[in-house]
Amino acid sequence: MAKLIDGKAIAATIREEIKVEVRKIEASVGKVPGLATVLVGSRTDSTTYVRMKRKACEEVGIESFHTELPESVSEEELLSCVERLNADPAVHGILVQLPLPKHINEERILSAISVEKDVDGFHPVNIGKLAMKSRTPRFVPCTPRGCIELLVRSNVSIEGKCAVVLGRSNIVGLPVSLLLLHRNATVIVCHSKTQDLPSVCRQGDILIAAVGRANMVKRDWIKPGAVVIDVGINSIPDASKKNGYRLVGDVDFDDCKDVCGMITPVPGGTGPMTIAMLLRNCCDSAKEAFGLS
Ligand SMILES: Nc1nc(=O)c2c([nH]1)NC[C@@H]1CN(c3ccc(C(=O)N[C@@H](CCC(=O)O)C(=O)O)cc3)C=[N+]21
Repeated sequence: MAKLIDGKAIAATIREEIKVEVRKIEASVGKVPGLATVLVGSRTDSTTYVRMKRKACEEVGIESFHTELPESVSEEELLSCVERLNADPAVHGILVQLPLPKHINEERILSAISVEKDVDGFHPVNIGKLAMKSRTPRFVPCTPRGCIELLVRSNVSIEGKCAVVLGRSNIVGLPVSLLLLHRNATVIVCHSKTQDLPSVCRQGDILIAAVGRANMVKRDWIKPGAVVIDVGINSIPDASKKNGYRLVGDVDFDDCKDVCGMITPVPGGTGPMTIAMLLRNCCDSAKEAFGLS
């Protein structure tokens, strides 16, 4: 059995570190960091994630400001909500939960968030800076940052290693590829159109799976001893569960656990790290605003 990378435990350690920092900030300026969450509509998954984020804020002493808007909200109304939060000095981070309803132009909304408050790291300026090694972005997207943090805190060296990223989304695959490249890995990005995915993935000393397809990665896709980070959060029907489903990753855990050197579980891997990195970004933003960094 591979060594388990316990994302839940690592995220808890990071939250403790942030809690201490928040107390220090409060002691020195008499104010705390603030995160604004914006939820449009009532998708159950989005509602759950936003609730988890707000609870995590509360636990570390970050103030959370929540706005709920109906599914039918117009793009203009959502834009004016973002602008109000941009102008609010108590708000240091703005998170507009994705996905947004189809009638709203997601890119237009994300571009309207102040670069200084873009704790998701989805603003085109932050993404552009991330693509250029020398231009430090104001914020690195939370899930990709969480993947790197899991590797670093598990003492996995990245430099010189072959890292294979399965998936090329704007929110995970692409930014995590850039972060790995910045840390001097040799990076292969593969996707649904890649020929012979198993043998490409098998090149990876580090494999990051972020395609969003339940249990897609099998044992013959993995280089023996590789470090596997599973970003997939897929719910599949399971009659034995009281809610009727369970969460699985993009990696078939049971099939792969003996062949890899280390692996993250789902749940309890990259999910909790995403939230911890959101708190980290929000705390860093507040420090910058308070002149403490
Ligand atoms: N603007 C925006 N920013 C996001 O960061 C964002 C988003 N939109 N839309 C949706 C995705 C998804 N996401 C997750 C966060 C935590 C867990 C997490 O903590 N999962 C737990 C399990 C949770 C459960 O039991 O349902 C785990 O993996 O252990 C999962 C998924 C953030 N997202």
